[in-house]
Amino acid sequence: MKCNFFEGGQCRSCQDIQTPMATQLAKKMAKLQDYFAPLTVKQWLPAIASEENGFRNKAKMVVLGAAHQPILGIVSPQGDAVSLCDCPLYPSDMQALLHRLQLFVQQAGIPPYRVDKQKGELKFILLTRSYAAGEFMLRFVLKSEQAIDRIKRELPKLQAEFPKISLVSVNIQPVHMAILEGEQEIFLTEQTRLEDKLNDVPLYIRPKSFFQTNPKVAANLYQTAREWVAEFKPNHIWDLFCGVGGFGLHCANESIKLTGIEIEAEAIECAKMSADKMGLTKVSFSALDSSSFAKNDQDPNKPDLIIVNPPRRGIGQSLCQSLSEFAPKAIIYSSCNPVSLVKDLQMIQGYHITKAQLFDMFPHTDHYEVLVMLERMK
Ligand SMILES: C[S@@+](CC[C@H](N)C(=O)[O-])C[C@H]1O[C@@H](n2cnc3c(N)ncnc32)[C@H](O)[C@@H]1O
Ligand code: SF4
Repeated sequence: MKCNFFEGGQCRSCQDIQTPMATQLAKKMAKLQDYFAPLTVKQWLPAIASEENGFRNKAKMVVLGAAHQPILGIVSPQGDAVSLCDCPLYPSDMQALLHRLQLFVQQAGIPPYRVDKQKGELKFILLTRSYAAGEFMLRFVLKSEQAIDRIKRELPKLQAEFPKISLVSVNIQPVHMAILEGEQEIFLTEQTRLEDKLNDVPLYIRPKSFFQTNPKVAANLYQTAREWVAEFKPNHIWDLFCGVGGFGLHCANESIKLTGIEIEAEAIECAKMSADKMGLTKVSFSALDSSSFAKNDQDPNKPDLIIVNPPRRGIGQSLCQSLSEFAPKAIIYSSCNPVSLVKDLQMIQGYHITKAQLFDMFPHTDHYEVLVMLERMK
């Protein structure tokens, strides 16, 4: 695919962007199978491709330049401020809004934060777009509360032009560090969560909760997990590292008990809202560490199917041991890191890997998601 920023050497985030999509996918598949060399996989399913462009629902823009000429983008490898409003990974309505936000910052007169001088106010603009309705969650990451009134003053005009902005908030990040956001979130709209829908499942996104960045591929991933789970007719599912509940909510129904565990309390609130909206009653979502939950769980009725979808570090030894001891009929592991995945799979005892499938969640990079099905040995 053509990206002028890549060709001009201004943004190198997508190192494979000039490689045809089919070749990218074949390369990823070959690498993934190399990682899996020490293991036996009964069936590799065909990889799921992504759209080539316009697939990304989240923009994290560094605010650069000066108050009279703000730039939303990145610092190029050459050290220049580059506006990435036209990055082809974003849908066109998102690109248009990013351009308008550049103007917004100028009209509001908010000075971008200068890392070198430790001066200025606005650090980042974070924009998330819902897949189902094209609504936006807009967040300003500020050094202090100083510029909030200027944002409030300009907001009505922006919202009149972009009525799909349904949530606006300010995040206060006072420290001079490379972290993206701080603890304090101030909502400037009544709405405090963005509603989305993947397949037939309503999902809610809070400012700090994790949400997959390629919604079309994510919808396919959840639907696939739902189909794999259905083959086992489980009575009780655990969804560990559940985030806002995408996997578990796709797999549960009125007769299946669902337990979702996630460390981030805001994500758990979202998952509960979805379950309410779906009318699911046999669900329990809790904000806990997955490994401790599994280790300390006293319930004699263990799940007969467990889904795990950890961050890049994987699930680790303790959870692998708990899973091996519980011995559910099946385990479904969704991973964005083949290295930790293979390490974990080698630690889970008593299972065959029956199916694996690659989902191209992050085209043009060497990252991807893998869904693996483990069935208990007879
Ligand atoms: C890759 S995301 C998956 C989220 C979700 N399954 C989805 O499909 O959107 C990993 C999730 O694990 C959560 N997490 C990180 N460490 C955790 C821990 N120790 N225990 C439980 N959840 C954790 C993160 O907050 C994040 O929501
Ligand atoms: S992130 Fe956007 S601008 Fe940067 S290389 Fe990828 S497509 Fe181009």
